[in-house]
Amino acid sequence: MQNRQEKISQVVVTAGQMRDIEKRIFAAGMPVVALMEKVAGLIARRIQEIPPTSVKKAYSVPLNTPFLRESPQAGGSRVGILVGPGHNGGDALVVARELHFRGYEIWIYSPFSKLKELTSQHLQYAQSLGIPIYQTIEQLPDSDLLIDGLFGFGLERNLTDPIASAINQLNELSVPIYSIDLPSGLHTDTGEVLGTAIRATYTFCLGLWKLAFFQDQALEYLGKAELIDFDIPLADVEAVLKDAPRIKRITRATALATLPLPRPPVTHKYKEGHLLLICGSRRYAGGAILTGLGARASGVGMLSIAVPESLKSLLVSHLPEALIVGCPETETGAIAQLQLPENTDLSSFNAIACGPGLTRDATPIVQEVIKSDCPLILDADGLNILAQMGAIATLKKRQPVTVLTPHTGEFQRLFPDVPDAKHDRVQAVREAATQSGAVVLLKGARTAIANPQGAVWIVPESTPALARGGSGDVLTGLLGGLLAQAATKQIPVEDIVATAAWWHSQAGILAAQERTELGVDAFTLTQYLIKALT
Ligand SMILES: NC(=O)C1=CN([C@@H]2O[C@H](COP(=O)(O)OP(=O)(O)OC[C@H]3O[C@@H](n4cnc5c(N)ncnc54)[C@H](O)[C@@H]3O)[C@@H](O)[C@H]2O)[C@@H](O)CC1
Ligand SMILES: Nc1ncnc2c1ncn2[C@@H]1O[C@H](COP(=O)(O)OP(=O)(O)O)[C@@H](O)[C@H]1O
Ligand SMILES: [K+]
Repeated sequence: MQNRQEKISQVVVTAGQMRDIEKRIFAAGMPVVALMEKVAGLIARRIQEIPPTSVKKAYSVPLNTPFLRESPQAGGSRVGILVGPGHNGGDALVVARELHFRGYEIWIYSPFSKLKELTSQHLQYAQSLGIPIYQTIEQLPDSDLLIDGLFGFGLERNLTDPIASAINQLNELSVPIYSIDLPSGLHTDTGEVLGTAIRATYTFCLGLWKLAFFQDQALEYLGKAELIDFDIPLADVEAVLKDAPRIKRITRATALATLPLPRPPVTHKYKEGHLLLICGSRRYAGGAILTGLGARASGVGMLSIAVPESLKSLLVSHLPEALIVGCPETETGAIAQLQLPENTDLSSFNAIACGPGLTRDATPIVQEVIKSDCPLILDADGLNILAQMGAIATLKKRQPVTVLTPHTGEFQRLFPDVPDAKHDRVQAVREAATQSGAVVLLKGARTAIANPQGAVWIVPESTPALARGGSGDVLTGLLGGLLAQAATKQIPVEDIVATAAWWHSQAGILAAQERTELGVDAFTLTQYLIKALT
């Protein structure tokens, strides 16, 4: 059985759900005041523990910044506390008090005249302790660190002046900012910037992961993110989320548990899945190799790769274990016709992955595989051709599982009527999946996957090192190989898609750690896939 902490780390909530969960806790008798003490106490402890080097950011912290020192008494660390009108401000004031007693030099910026009662009481007490309080930005003394408690998930409308321009000025200072719950100014669900927002160096997400943490548009405001677990009972989480489609954060534990490991001791290659890749053209030969290498790393039992005849020897030389099917070509060097070996048809495979490097001249091939009764992944030109056919209408006619792996551009071509993926990627991918009946994987800095029932899986960490031509081809191959294995082992499709996406990101992260973010070309990425698991 998973432990509580692991289960909590998989949960992602909206602001509305978080509010309902808190309401239940308070209704059950937990005093608001006690919870604020507990939460802020945990934050204050983390602030003292975080080593300064772990939050240095080239663009926000000059190299010689006198950073928060481990022993403030010795160095006299100066911490500015930014206080908003609600309980986010209350949390910040408790942090101020705790750090004050730990020997930090504290000042408070409290620009709002009307505060919630609890927040107001904490401000009064801080004042009684002799902590200086300022109302205007111009008065603020220098500091080594700012704690952002302006707004949390209670922010409901766009920020306007004077607080908006104050935030802009605070962002300009070369001082690290630690945000409480989320950077003030971000929408808790969409991650949109509501007017303006704090650019945090570090964010302490309180209790449960909020959706904004996994929306691409929020990433540059979040800095490093950490969950502060303040013991929300799982029963309250379950009671609020009930049967609503879940948003799940993929963790290492869930991904590893989904992989087809260990293998049964008695098995054979066809029991470990047979994948057919359909990819490549004279123009795009390399993509076929990368897709093949991604599939190789999945451990798939049998790999067949259909390519134009002229690519056959190239593929054989890179993937000697694969069965390379050379197909007749169009004049332009695309696959003209699938010429599978004797006694083989599309239903012989456990999965088909189709698209990388095909060009649009392979339209009849894509039409043919869509009609097949085999689980199918469409990527790249496979998606562009599907878009031309009308994605939703075409997919509705298809019975077996279809997995689509678009990036944002492909997504918009496939689903022009789904609300803008730039505004809310999670909602967009969910709608695309429910409308089309396909499992949709929307690529990005934080890849999101949705199934037709509206459940969503999110890859919680990745690296911009993957923003390079060819890394998507690697994912398609890896996913294809895993899907073929899942089909023989009754592993749910969406779980295996989520696992593939997580694995791909982890390989990128590991490769970037060892080789810098510049050193992760797509071929190198394939070499890190197995390493990322061991
Ligand atoms: N009470 C507690 O002990 C707990 C507090 N938490 C903290 O409480 C926060 C939520 O507290 P609140 O519900 O008070 O909300 P916030 O503190 O996030 O802010 C809401 C306040 O800001 C005002 N406001 C909203 N939009 C504004 C705008 N555009 N311009 C100016 N004012 C605006 C609202 O009128 C309200 O007074 C969480 O983010 C977290 O930091 C919880 O996480 C943990 C438990
Ligand atoms: N900024 C980023 N951070 C993390 N991952 C990224 C980023 N940009 C792109 N990726 C990942 O890299 C891959 C790129 O795939 P794709 O756009 O299909 O390009 P290509 O097919 O040329 O490789 C996807 O898995 C995507 O999630
Ligand atoms: K905040």
